[in-house]
Amino acid sequence: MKIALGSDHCGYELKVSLLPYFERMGYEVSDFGCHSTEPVDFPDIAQQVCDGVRKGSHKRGIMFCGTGVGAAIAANKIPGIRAAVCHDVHSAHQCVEHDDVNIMCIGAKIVGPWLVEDLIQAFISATFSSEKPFRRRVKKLHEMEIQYAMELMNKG
Ligand SMILES: O=P(O)(O)OC[C@H]1O[C@@H](O)[C@H](O)[C@@H]1O
Repeated sequence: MKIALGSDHCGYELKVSLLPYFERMGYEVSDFGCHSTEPVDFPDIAQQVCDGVRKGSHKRGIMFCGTGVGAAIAANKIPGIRAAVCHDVHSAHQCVEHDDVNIMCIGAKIVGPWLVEDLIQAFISATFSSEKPFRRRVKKLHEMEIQYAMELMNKG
């Protein structure tokens, strides 16, 4: 599974500190930036990470910002993306199993170096459930994207 990584300046150091972990675990990652602690805007990075996932070159993405919140808000603006802030292991796997989350967002100022590896492991190992209610709900999320986009178009 190929993983798209991204961070803003607040998440940069945690992201980089995890590169040996990804290598040790045999996970193939692409880092879509940022590449230093110089301030950047998380929406710009979110677009790059999410494009990798949306276009299918990467199965899932992981984003790091200060709280994870900004990254999640930005990612959830992008059709086909379901992003969640995960700071506990249960949410990190259940968000995939139930909600087919494809971008996990982590607050680098919130979690420590041990927990973050467990979060990533839980997120990457999880698979979307084949049970009908979960599929139906995710389909409804997709329909919502279309419905609101159509409304905007019709206004224009
Ligand atoms: O470095 P500053 O701009 O203070 O804070 C940026 C962080 O604040 C939140 O929007 C995000 O979590 C982002 O990482």
